[in-house]
Amino acid sequence: MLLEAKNIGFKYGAGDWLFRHVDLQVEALEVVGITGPSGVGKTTFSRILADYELPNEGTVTMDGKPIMTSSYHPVQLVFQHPEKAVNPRWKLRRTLNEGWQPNDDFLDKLGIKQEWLNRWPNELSGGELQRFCVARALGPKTKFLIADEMTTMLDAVTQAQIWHAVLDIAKERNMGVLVISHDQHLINRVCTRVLEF
Ligand SMILES: Nc1ncnc2c1ncn2[C@@H]1O[C@H](COP(=O)(O)OP(=O)(O)OP(=O)(O)O)[C@@H](O)[C@H]1O
Repeated sequence: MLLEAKNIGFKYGAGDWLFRHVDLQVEALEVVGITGPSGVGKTTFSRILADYELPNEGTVTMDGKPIMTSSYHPVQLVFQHPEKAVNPRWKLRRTLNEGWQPNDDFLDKLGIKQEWLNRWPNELSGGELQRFCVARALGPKTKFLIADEMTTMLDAVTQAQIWHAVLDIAKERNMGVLVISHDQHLINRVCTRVLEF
């Protein structure tokens, strides 16, 4: 499985180019970092890969073909702020089961307690809520996960737990992972190579 972005260029509205001529190839089982100064467009680029935005130039393909966007998207994103990524009016069970139905072993692996499923998002800590966003993004049809500052707001122990589980699951499932982060230590630890934006 190969995710390929070729010659990507993007601008918001009629503004200047945010970036142009960006190329990236990620294969199954690769863990690739994306780094660069604040505001250069790393998050925007990840949104293009996951089809939240259309590029003004260039193409995104999987195994050489355009990605079908009508069903579950094989490129899934997890953001820094889980509270912005869930519906505050849905209990966590509903949010979790939006895309797929993980079993108890899977939830255990990510440190999700059964009792949390019956709570509202505002009744969980940021780290607890982020585990749900990660679980939701790791459905069986996910081929590539983009972690955009996924654990930035978490303490070191929780960061390590979540990354350990995600990398384990990615390996089991033959997934590729993109890691957007300003944390050079994390990038060095988990990534095999880096795209400097
Ligand atoms: N919807 C939008 N409309 C207009 N400009 C936007 C929009 N979203 C983001 N931008 C601008 O695009 C630029 C790139 O933002 P983006 O979040 O992609 O950068 P980034 O490299 O991920 O930054 P950071 O490292 O700080 O997260 C920023 O200057 C931002 O203000």
